[in-house]
Amino acid sequence: MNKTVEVHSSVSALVQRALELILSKAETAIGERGQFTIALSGGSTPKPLYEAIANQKLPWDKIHVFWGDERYVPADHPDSNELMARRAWLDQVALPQANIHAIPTLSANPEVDAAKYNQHLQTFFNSASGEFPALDVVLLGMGDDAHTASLFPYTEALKVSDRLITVGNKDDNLRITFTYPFINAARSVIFMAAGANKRPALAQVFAPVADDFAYPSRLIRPQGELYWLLDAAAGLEL
Ligand SMILES: O=C(O)C(O)[C@@H](O)[C@H](O)[C@H](O)COP(=O)(O)O
Repeated sequence: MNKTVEVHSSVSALVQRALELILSKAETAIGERGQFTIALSGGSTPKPLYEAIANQKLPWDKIHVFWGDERYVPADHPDSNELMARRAWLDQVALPQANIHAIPTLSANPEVDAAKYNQHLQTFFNSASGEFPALDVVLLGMGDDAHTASLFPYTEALKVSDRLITVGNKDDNLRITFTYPFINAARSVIFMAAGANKRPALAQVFAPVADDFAYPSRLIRPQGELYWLLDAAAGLEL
């Protein structure tokens, strides 16, 4: 793992840096492999990033978009991570619908939809069950409880390491999420975290010893590169 922690002066500087990194990873991936695969996060921090990506001129047909997690709601629900990314980015550009790999949420059974998305990913990457294919970029946020994607403290989802996708839960609210080994298979994992409310969690996530089950972002130790992009308020005491 190659870990880089950057503290930027403002949220807009953090977003600008995330944009630069993603553009550079996309260029490399398309040059080397003919396509760029990225998993998006929900939360509030990445929205201006998605808007900035929408303003770029990119070979959209070579870009495939996935989600690292999704709330178990229809795609037109205000809480949907897919809806946020579609409005801010995907609906604004000529990215083919077939390149938008949204998490299914309509079978009334999250286990069934998690298994469907798992299968969809295995088919896309031509990978066998038990293998963890590498996305080019997994974009993540971190909650002030140190959760990431929908891997929440002390939940069963943190123990799942035999598949790509599982059901997560925030209290009684079910979600669908990448498992931590699938995130860790990525070529680059980029965390964006802003705000003073993230400081106590960050201190635990960066501590040499702490409980991974209590602070799930500690489980993210990718084989490739790990970037932590923070704003000054989040990064103050690091
Ligand atoms: O669906 C979600 O909510 C997430 O993917 C989640 O893991 C998010 O990234 C963090 O909660 C940070 O959210 P903020 O960017 O709003 O701080």
